[in-house]
Amino acid sequence: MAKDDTVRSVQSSQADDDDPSPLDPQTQLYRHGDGYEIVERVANKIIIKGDYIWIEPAARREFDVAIGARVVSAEGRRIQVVDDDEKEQWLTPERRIKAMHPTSVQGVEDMISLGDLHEAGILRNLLIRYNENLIYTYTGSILVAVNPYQILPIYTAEQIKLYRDKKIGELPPHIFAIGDNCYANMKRQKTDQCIVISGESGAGKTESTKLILQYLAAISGKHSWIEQQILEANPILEAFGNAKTIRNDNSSRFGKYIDIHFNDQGTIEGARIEQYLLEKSRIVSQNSDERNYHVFYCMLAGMTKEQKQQLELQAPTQYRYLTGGGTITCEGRDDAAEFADIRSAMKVLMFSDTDIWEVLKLLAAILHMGNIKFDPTVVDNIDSSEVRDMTNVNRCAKLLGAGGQALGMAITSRTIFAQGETVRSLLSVDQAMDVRDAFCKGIYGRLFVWIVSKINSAIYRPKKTFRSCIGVLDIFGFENFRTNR
Ligand SMILES: Nc1ncnc2c1ncn2[C@@H]1O[C@H](COP(=O)(O)OP(=O)(O)OP(=O)(O)O)[C@@H](O)[C@H]1O
Repeated sequence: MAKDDTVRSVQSSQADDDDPSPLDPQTQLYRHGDGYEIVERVANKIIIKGDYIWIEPAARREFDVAIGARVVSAEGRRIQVVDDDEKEQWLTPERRIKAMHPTSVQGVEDMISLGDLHEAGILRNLLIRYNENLIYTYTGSILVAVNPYQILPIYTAEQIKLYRDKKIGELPPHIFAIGDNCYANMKRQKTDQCIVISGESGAGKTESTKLILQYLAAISGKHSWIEQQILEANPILEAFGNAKTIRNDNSSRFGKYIDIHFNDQGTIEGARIEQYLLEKSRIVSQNSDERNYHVFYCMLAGMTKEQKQQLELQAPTQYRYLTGGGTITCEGRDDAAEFADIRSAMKVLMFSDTDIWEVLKLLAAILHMGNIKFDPTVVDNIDSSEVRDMTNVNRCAKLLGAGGQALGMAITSRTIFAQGETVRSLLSVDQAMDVRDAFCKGIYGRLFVWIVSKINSAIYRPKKTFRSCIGVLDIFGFENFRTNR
C-alpha cells in the first residue's frame, strides 16, 4: 500500500457513493489519492477495483479454506475477480467475502507478521513467495520450506559464506540460516541443539537434512575424512531405506536421527545415526506403481555378469518381490550408476569387500525366497503345504549357509515347545507364504539395523573431552492412502 493511502471502516447507514460505508466493521476501504474507486457493493461490503479479498468457500467442508482474489471489474450486483489459482469468477452478493490485509497482498518473510493469521493467509503467503521461487519462509524460529522440484541456485558456496554468522531475519529465510543459528547457539551457549524436520511425503525433508549436514560440514570443519564419511552415509541409507512411491521417487521409508558431535573448537568430531521403524512390508509387496527398496534394482543393474551368476540372479522382472508394483524402473534414476556410488560409499564407511559380498548374498537370498511357491496338500486330514520346486529353496539355503531340507521344513511347518514337549504342525499354503514373507522381512530388517551399526562404528567416536552436538531428526512423511497400513 502506498504511504498516502488511508484505511477506513465506516457504517453503511451513512453510505452514499461519495462516502462509501460498509456495514461490516471489519471491511476496510483503501483511499487512493483523491478518492475511492468503487466498483460494487456486495453483501453490504464496498469493494474497490484492484482490491484484494478473501473468498470464503461455498461449502463448509472440513478441509475447505478461503482463497485470495483480486477484483477486476463489476457488472450490476456482481463483481468479477481473478483468484489465486488464476481462475476468473463472478461473485454475487450471496457469496461471503472478506477484505484482505495488506501483508497478505504483498507477502511477508516471517508469517508472525501476517495480518490475516489463518490457514488461508498462510497458504497464500507461501504461494505468492513460491511463485517467485522464494521457497523458504519463517514463522518465528520455524522455517517453512516448499519443495521447488527444480534445482535453484541458492545452495552455492557463496550462499554458505553469506549466511555464516548472521542472525535469523538478517537475510532472506533460508535453510542455511537455521543450520547457522543452531551452530552459533551451540557454540555460544555450549548447549546441545536439535533440528526437527517434519512434513508430508515428498515435501523435501531428506533434501533439507542433507543441506543442513552439508552446511554444518562446510562451516565447521576442515574438510576432514570424518565429515566425508558422515556425508557418505546418506547414499547407503537411501539405497537400503528409500524407495520409489507414487508421491516421491526417493521416499524415505524409515525415520532417522543424526547426532553430529562437535569438539570445543566447533569442529565435527563424529556422529551417530539412529533409525526408526523401517517399512518392512515393502520387502514382500508394493502398491501399484511403487518399487521395493532401491538397492535390489541397483544391484541387479550394477553387478557384473559373473557376480550375478555366482548369486544365480537374473533380471528384476523375474522376481515376485520386485514386480509387485508393476514397475521396475524409476524415471531419472540410473540404477547401475547408483550401485557404483553405493559400493564406493560403503568403502568410505569401512565395509570390507567380504562385508559387501555378504550383504549381496542376503539380498539375493531374499529375492530367491520370494519366488518359492507352495502347493496344497492334505496330511492326516489337515490342510498342509509343500514346496512346489526346491530349486529356489536350495539357492536360498546355499546363500544363507543353511540346509535346503531344513529351510524347506522351516517354512512349511511350525514348531511349538510346550510343557517340555516339541510339537510340529504343518502349515497351509497361505500360512507358509506368510512365514516365507515374514522370514524375508526379518532378514532385511536385521540387515538394515546391522548396516546402520556398521556406519556408526565408522563415524562414532567415544566422548573423551568436552563435546556438544546438533541433532537432526528426519522423520518419514505423512501419507494418506485409500487403504492405510
Ligand atoms: N530444496 C530442494 N531443491 C530441489 N529439489 C528438491 C528440494 N527439496 C526436495 N526436492 C526434490 O523433491 C524430492 C523429494 O524430496 P525428499 O525426498 O527430501 O522428500 P521427503 O519429505 O524426505 O519425502 P519422504 O517423506 O517420502 O521421504 C527430492 O528427491 C528432490 O528431487
